[in-house]
Parts: sequence; structure tokens; C-alpha cells
Amino acid sequence: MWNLARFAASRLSRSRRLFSSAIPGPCIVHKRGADILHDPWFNKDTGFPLTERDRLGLRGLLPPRVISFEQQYDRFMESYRSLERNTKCQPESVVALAKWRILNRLHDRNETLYYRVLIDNIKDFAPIIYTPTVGLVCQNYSGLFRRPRGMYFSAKDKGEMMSMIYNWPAQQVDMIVLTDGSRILGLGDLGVQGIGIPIGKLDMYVAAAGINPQRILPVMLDVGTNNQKLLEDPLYLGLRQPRLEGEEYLSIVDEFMEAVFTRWPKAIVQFEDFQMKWAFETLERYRKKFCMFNDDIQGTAGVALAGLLGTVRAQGRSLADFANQKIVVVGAGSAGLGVLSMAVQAVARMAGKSETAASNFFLLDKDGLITKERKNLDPAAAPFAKDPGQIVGLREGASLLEVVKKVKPDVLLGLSGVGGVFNEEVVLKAMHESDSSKPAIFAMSNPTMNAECTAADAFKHAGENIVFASGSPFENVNLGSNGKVGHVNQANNMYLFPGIGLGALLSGAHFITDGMLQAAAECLASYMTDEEIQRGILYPSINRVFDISQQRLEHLSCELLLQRNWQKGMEMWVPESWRTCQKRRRWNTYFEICGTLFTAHLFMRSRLRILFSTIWMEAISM
Ligand SMILES: NC(=O)C1=CN([C@@H]2O[C@H](COP(=O)(O)OP(=O)(O)OC[C@H]3O[C@@H](n4cnc5c(N)ncnc54)[C@H](O)[C@@H]3O)[C@@H](O)[C@H]2O)C=CC1
Ligand SMILES: CC(=O)C(=O)O
Ligand SMILES: [Mg+2]
Repeated sequence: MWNLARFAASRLSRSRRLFSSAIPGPCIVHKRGADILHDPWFNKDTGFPLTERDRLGLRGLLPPRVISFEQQYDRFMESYRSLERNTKCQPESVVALAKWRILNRLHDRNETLYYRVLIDNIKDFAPIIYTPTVGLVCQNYSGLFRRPRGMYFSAKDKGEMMSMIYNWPAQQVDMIVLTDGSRILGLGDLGVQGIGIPIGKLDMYVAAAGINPQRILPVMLDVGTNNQKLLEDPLYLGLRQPRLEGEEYLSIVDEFMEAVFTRWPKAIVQFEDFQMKWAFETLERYRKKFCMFNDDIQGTAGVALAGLLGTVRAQGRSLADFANQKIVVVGAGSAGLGVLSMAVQAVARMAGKSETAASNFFLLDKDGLITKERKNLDPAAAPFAKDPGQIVGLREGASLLEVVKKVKPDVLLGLSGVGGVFNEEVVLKAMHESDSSKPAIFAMSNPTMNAECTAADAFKHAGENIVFASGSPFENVNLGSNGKVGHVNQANNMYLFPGIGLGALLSGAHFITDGMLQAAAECLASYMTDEEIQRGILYPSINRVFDISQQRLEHLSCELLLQRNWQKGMEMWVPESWRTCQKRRRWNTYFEICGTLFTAHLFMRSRLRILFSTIWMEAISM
């Protein structure tokens, strides 16, 4: 029996042949009988044909009738739909958790079927495996826990991580999502329960970028928790001690990173949902040493920038006008500061002026407007702190309402984690009195209850002529008049990180640079047609997320070449013709040369269905 995932991965990894001789080939599975049925990777449930049942010692362990993959798929979807029908009157959170449970059970039992249903129904299932339901799952993790998934490294494992990493059964790992659980969505410190986030993010990698699911690894770094409720909970599954701080904390992360890159030197590590101080510190500490990025700082920034550029287009202005947009950012944490840094870089590039690039941006935190007069001003926020002399009528700590009244922003962007902070008065003032012909509200905090305002409230208070985006999904809003619809965009880093990971993986990047992220953001922005933008649609439908990841891949790889950020030796490896194709934008030839076009298309386009249903199943039975 062949390991199918590796078979598929060997196709996806063709580009790596340029750089590496360690190409994963198909491997033989030695398991037999009940062990196969209990291994979600090889289990086909009732799908094993009789010949395989004989060969693999499965005779008598399954009901006699052989059910095809398609029938299994239909059966699962029918049970899912019937759950939806039967829980119509139940509270939303109960239904969401029931849906998560049914998907999770499939994940535990038969991964091939799980990823197939996930990919085919990504629009319906993303809100369950990802935000908002994943937040609820993390909050209730101790009660929901049935089987471990991913790896757990704790402060108690200090000195042991190098050997522990070899406990992971897969030979190769490409993508790792790592959290310490200290800031899970807008829900705060959830300690070890935060593992749900890496799991959900990696499912998005598989569904959106075609990353081989056998080469992903969700990781929880448990350094304790400062959440008193969890510390007192007898069923809490993490370390019951306060979080490590300072050098003690960093030494744990250092040890983990060394262990990971010793075993898998070509892996990519995505840092996720670290509290702000560690988010910035670890990014600076590792970004030039390992292939890693921080999704909350960098991925969010890319998605927000793409949306902001779309907003400029929606106003009927040229992109260069981005430099003149007045943007109020509410939330000076890792996400808000990441967005502002990338926006400033974009303005500096477009307008060619770096000193005044931040002049139209206003930053607020829980203590109001941030100015240079702020006591204990965070160095990360300092570049965006206003000079009191330049903002007549506004003082240090001015409230959000005061700021929007005075600034009359084009865009009000929330990354505060505080639900409802864009209240009726703020939205009215910000939007009705805005100088913009089409003002925008980005309520980007997650999960849904932490959104700065709901879609319905935004359109109700600000009127029809706005652009609206939120981090978690909302239904489009019926505006009543002539069937007009207020479009809800999902401004979530899920549009970016799968493409960043895939692009970095296939191009063999050693580091992930700001330029690569900027290129990815601009690519996402350019994806929308003028007609869509006019209708207030800033991001493609989640159903198209495969196409987006692929395009991101092209831009990212191109940027990688331009940046020359890779090792000298590797640069020599790049055939001259590749550079020529890249210059002339002959993408097809370009990708054939680097060996990814075929595989990327195979994974991402129309043949995906065949790949999953036929190739995997065939290879698994070879
Ligand atoms: N849509 C997306 O793709 C993403 C959304 N987020 C969301 O952004 C939120 C914040 O994330 P981080 O920046 O990492 O958190 P953080 O904890 O680092 O920062 C939160 C910031 O909000 C400020 N704040 C708190 N209450 C406030 C109030 N009433 N008014 C104004 N500011 C207030 C805090 O002072 C702090 O500066 C979370 O809810 C998270 O889910 C984060 C990353 C991506
Ligand atoms: C989407 C995401 O990364 C967050 O809310 O933290
Ligand atoms: Mg996050």
C-alpha cells in the first residue's frame, strides 16, 4: 500500500528538486489489520475493496458491503445536513460546536475524506474549523478533548526538545504553526487550549494551498498561563503555573526553534497568536535566522493593505491616492501596528516620501489617541505617535469619538479585540461626516463577538454607501431598497498565509521578507475587477481561495528573485532562462522551469477533485 500523501507531495515538491536531493518518494506502509483502520491516514472505512481486505488482513473487520469514496462523501454530507436541520432551534454556540464535533470525528477517523469534504465545502466549513467556532472550541478545549493532535512542548521539557522532536512520526514536515496560547483571537490567554488555532490554520493551509496534510505540524508551546480561571480549573490540561517571562521564556522558544530546524531544515514556522511583546521580539529574533513569519503582524498587515487599496479604488481614485487616505486604527497591538507599518511602507513607496508617510494615520489604544506625550510609549508604537503640535484640536488620549469627529476619516479600522467599540455614535460621526466619497469600516477583531461592530449595525448607522469588512464572517446585509445588498468582506489573514507558506515552500525561500509580504498584498488587491470593487467587494469569495494562493505564489517567487535574499550559491542555481521568463512575465514557462506550474495547477485547479478522489485512492491501494 502506498502512502498517497507522499505521492501527491512528491509532485508538489518538484521545484525543490532544483535545490534538494531529498525528494520524498512513495513509501510502503507496514501496518496491517486493525492498525490500518485506526490510522486516519490509511483508513478507508468501508471503502476497502475485497482484494485489499485480503491483502491487508482486514477480512472480517469490516461489514461486507464495499462503499465507494463518493458514497462515503455523500453519506457524510447527508449526516451533516441532517444535523443542520435538526438543530435549527438550538442556540448558535451549541449548533456550532455540534458541527465542529462531527467534522473533528471525521478528521480523527479518515483524513482523506475529511480534507475532501473540507475543500469542496470550504465556504460552509471555514467558519467551523476556523474563526469564529475555533474560538469557542479553544475556550472549551478541556471538555472537548478526545485525542491529541500536533505536538505539545512545555516549560518542563527544557533540555529535552531536541530528542522530543523525533517523536513526531512523519519523516518530513513543511509547515508548522506555533502558538504559546497567550492571545487567542480576541479571547486573551487560553494557555494550552490555544492549540485549536494552529490546527485550524493548518487545515486552511491544506484546503487553500494544497499543502500536504501529512507534512503539517500544529505546535503548542506551553509556558504556563496567567488565566486565573484556567489555573483553578481541575480539568485544565496545560501546565498549572504562571507564564514564564524574560530570558526563561526566550530560552524555551530558542530551544524549540533549534530542535525544529535541526530535524527539518526546510520547514516554515508561522508564529500565531502570541501576546504583543513576544510577537515582535520573536519576529526580530528569528526572521533572519530561520524561515518564519508572524501571521498576526505580517499576514494581517497584507490582508488589510489589500483591502485598503481596494477602498481607494472603490472611491474611484487611483492607487497613488492611498497616500492621502486618512486612516484611524483602533488597537495598537501586534495586528494594528503590523498594519500601520505595512501601510506606511506602501505610502513611502507610492509617494516617495518616507518622513511624512505616517502623517494621515491615527493610532489609538485602550487609553485613547497615542501621541508623543504618552508616558511609557511603546517603542513599536512610537513611529505612529502624533506630534501634539500637528494635530490641532486633539490631545494625548483623545477618545475615539473625539478623533473621528475631528479627523473625518476615510477608513476606520479596528484591531482592538473589543466587541462593539464602534458604537452607533462613532459610526455615525465617522461615516456620515467622513470626507470620503465611500468611507470604509474594517471591524477586524475576532471572533464574531469581538468585532468592533456588526455588519448590520455598520450599514444601519452609516448608510448604504460604505465599504465594510470584518475579521469573522457575517452574512451580507439586505438593504431593503430594490433588492440592494450591503456586501460583507472577510478581512482575515486566511487570504494571505496559505499563499505565503506555499510560495516560500515551493520557491525554497530561506527567509520571508517584508518585500515578499508586500508583493502578496498587492497581488491580492489586484485580484479584484473594477466592477466587483464598485459593488464594495474587496476580497474574492473564499471559494476562490485556491486561485488566490496560486497567484500569491507567483508574485512571491518573483519578489524573492528580485530581493536576492537567498544564499549566493542558490542564486547560481537559477537558470538564466528563468530570470528571462520572469522579466518578461511569461509565467507559464517561468513555472515550468522552476517545476511548480504543473503541480500547483494540479493541486489548485479543476483537477483537484480528481487528485483527491482518484489519485489518492488509487495510490493508496497500489
Ligand atoms: N482579521 C484578522 O485577520 C486578524 C484579526 N486580529 C484580531 O485583532 C485583535 C487584536 O489582536 P492583537 O493586536 O494581536 O492584540 P493585542 O492584545 O496585541 O492588542 C490589542 C490592542 O487593542 C487596544 N485596545 C484594547 N481596548 C481598546 C479600546 N477600548 N479602544 C481602543 N483600543 C483598545 C489595546 O490597548 C492594544 O493596543 C484580536 O481580536 C484578533 O483576533 C488579529 C490578527 C488578524
Ligand atoms: C485571524 C487571526 O489570526 C486572529 O484573529 O488572531
Ligand atoms: Mg492570529
